[in-house]
This record gives sequence, structure tokens and C-alpha cells, in this order.
Amino acid sequence: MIKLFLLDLDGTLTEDRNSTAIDVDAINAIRTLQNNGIKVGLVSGNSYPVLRGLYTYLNLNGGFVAENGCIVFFEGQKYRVCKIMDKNILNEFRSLFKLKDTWQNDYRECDFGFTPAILTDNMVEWAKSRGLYIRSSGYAVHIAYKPAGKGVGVKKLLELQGLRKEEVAAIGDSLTDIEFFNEVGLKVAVGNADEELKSIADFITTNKSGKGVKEFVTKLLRGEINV
Ligand SMILES: O=C(O)COP(=O)(O)O
Ligand SMILES: [Mg+2]
Repeated sequence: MIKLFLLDLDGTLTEDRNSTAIDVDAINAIRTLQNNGIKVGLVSGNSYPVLRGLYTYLNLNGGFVAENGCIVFFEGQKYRVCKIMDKNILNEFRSLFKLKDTWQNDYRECDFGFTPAILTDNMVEWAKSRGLYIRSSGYAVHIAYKPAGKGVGVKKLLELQGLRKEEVAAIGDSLTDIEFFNEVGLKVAVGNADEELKSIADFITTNKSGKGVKEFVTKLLRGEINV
């Protein structure tokens, strides 16, 4: 039985990929889910303050994971599970690749985002040589010290709640959700997700992003998803 539903934010809870408008139907759907006793949480590459605010105002109860796995929040407590980023590494990345800092970098500790969200082979090589995690969410290129990635944060969040993988469902859109999916029992990709994520999903929604969230939640509550 699913006890916790974890959602990616950008491209999943929004109206579309590349949009930051949260889909109101998706909000209503997750509220109904919580009212039916299933906890709801967020797992995102966004910074801690952004997610803390959103989590509060969406009135969620299943905790959240910020900074692509590096920061975990549950029941009033914040946990940092990755190494703090070295400013020299950020400066090296900036000078080598000329990407733009995302506005949330002022509020980050471990995982930093840059735009445009296009990952090149040179960036991957550089990250490898520095022992860094690097991925594009479709919104930004993210770098952090390894071990990082949404999986490390999700693992911690499940431990804090005493939940088994099989009791948790996840929904996402991008390659940053691969590690997230590896830590849960039921993996759902929105209809417009990256092909690689779809290839490891148990369920792919017909609809894109937020409308896909609504579609999955409706099916789950009707008992139409076999878990
Ligand atoms: O922070 C980003 O770049 C994307 O965030 P997401 O993990 O919510 O899709
Ligand atoms: Mg996303």
C-alpha cells in the first residue's frame, strides 16, 4: 500500500516543462490524496527556502528533499546529507563554461544550478575529474559533491519516516529523477518526461506535467493502479 507520494517540482507539478506556473488541478489532486491519508512530499533540485515556503503553503505533510538530495526536511527538522560546496569549484565552473548562476544560488549550500540547462561532454569530463555530481534538470545544470543526487535525500527521508520503498510512489520528469526513482517502489513519469526516465517508469501518464499528476492521483484513489 502506498503511504507516501513524492513529487518532483519543476516540470512535474507545473503546467509544463520549462514553466514555473504550478498546475492548480495538480494541487487539488494532492490535497485530496492527503485528505485520504496518503502523505505528500516534494523532491526537487530547488533550494531549501523555496521548498520550505512552498511546502508550508501547500500544507504538505510528507517532508521534502531540496538541492537535488542534499537537504532533507521532515517534521520541523532540517538535515544536510552532502558536503558543502567549495566556492573555488563554483568559480572554476563559471570561468570554464560561462554559464549563468540561477537566482537560487544565493540560498544554496551544496548543490548549485546554472543556465542554460544544456550539459556538454566537456562539463561531464570536468565534473568527473573533480569528483562532482553533474546533471541537467531541463531547468538548470546542477553540480554538487558526490555522493549527491535525489536518491541520497530520498533514502534519508524514508529512514526518518520508517517507510519501506514499496510504500512510496514517485512522480518526475527529468534525468535528475533517475536516482529518485531508484529509491521508491512505484515510479511514475509524466507524459512529457525525458525518454530515459520513461524507460525505467512503472507508469507513464497520458497527460503532461501537472495534468499528469492529476491523472495518476485520480487513478490511484480509484484503485486503478496495481501496487
Ligand atoms: O532545480 C531545478 O533545476 C529543477 O528542479 P526539479 O528537481 O524540481 O525539477
Ligand atoms: Mg523536474
